[in-house]
Amino acid sequence: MELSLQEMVKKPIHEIPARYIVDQEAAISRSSEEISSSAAAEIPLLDMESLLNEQTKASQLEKLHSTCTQWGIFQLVNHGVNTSLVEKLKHEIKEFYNLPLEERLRYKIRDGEVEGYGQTIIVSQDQKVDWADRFYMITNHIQRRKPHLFPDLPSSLRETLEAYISELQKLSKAIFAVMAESLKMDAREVEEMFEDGMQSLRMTYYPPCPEPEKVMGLTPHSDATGITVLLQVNGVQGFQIKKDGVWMPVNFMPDAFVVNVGDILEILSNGEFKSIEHRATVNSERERITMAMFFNCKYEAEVGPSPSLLTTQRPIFRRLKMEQYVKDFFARKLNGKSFLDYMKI
Ligand SMILES: O=C(O)CCC(=O)C(=O)O
Ligand SMILES: [Fe+2]
Repeated sequence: MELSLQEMVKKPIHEIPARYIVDQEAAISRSSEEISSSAAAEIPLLDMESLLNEQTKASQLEKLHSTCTQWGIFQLVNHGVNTSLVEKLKHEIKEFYNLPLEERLRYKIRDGEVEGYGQTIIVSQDQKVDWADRFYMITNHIQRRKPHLFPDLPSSLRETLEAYISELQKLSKAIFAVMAESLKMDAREVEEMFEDGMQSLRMTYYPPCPEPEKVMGLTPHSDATGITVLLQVNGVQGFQIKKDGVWMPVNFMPDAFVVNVGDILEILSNGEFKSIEHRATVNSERERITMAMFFNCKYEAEVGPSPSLLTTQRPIFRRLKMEQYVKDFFARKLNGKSFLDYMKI
């Protein structure tokens, strides 16, 4: 397989290699009639300042709760993260993909590992490969950073990422807290679970494709996370969500973060919150670059329905140590929300 799809598309492509061509079912769901006719999904908009303000809190918590139960995704404004930091980060990520291939390949995924730079990890022979190069790495705890990945990034990218990570840690903590409040969960429970939890990020480069309808940028999946904060780096759209069985494109507002509810939160809320199934499509004109930051619980924590909710409810999900949950997740191929079914009792 190519070391980098970004490099492959620099030469004319006469025929898309078969391993990138999605199967019939996925192709049908790419066709226009299966995609919502409304131009783009208006995903709910939440305002972090109003969520924290005593005057507006009650109504905003209600909105957050209904958003997380009915959508599992929202855009967040007034999130407190400095715009110039976000702009700097976008610039640094674009610069990373302008590096010569051999520089990027220093971070190549090593055999048997899931972290690093490269294409979809193959777990079965007939598996389809997404039209993308991705770079996944664990960022927290700091001791879990692989020495040849984060610590070895070009210094301007690394420093900017470090600043962004620290801002997003504060933000994610605040988001988890208001989510717990809206669920009427014991606040200490989420705090203990997610404080200084396992965090990782994925930068993805989707090259243009001469026949974009035939391929998938990123296979449909829900994130295995607590929450994911998604950033569109070069302003190119392509993100879609599955809402009420129909795929809908999502337009990102400039300056807003897109926040996804992940599987851990669906499990923790005992099914009240819903993780959102999503995918990425590509186009024939321009590359698309994104960065997702994943916020999870601690490795030592257990993933399972919240004890404070189980006083009145029966658990619908099993409990699993986070360490095991992560192992099981990476042992399977991405496939819609199937990992959650695996966690169901
Ligand atoms: O690139 C995107 O638009 C989506 C990325 C994503 O869903 C992921 O990395 O899990
Ligand atoms: Fe995702």
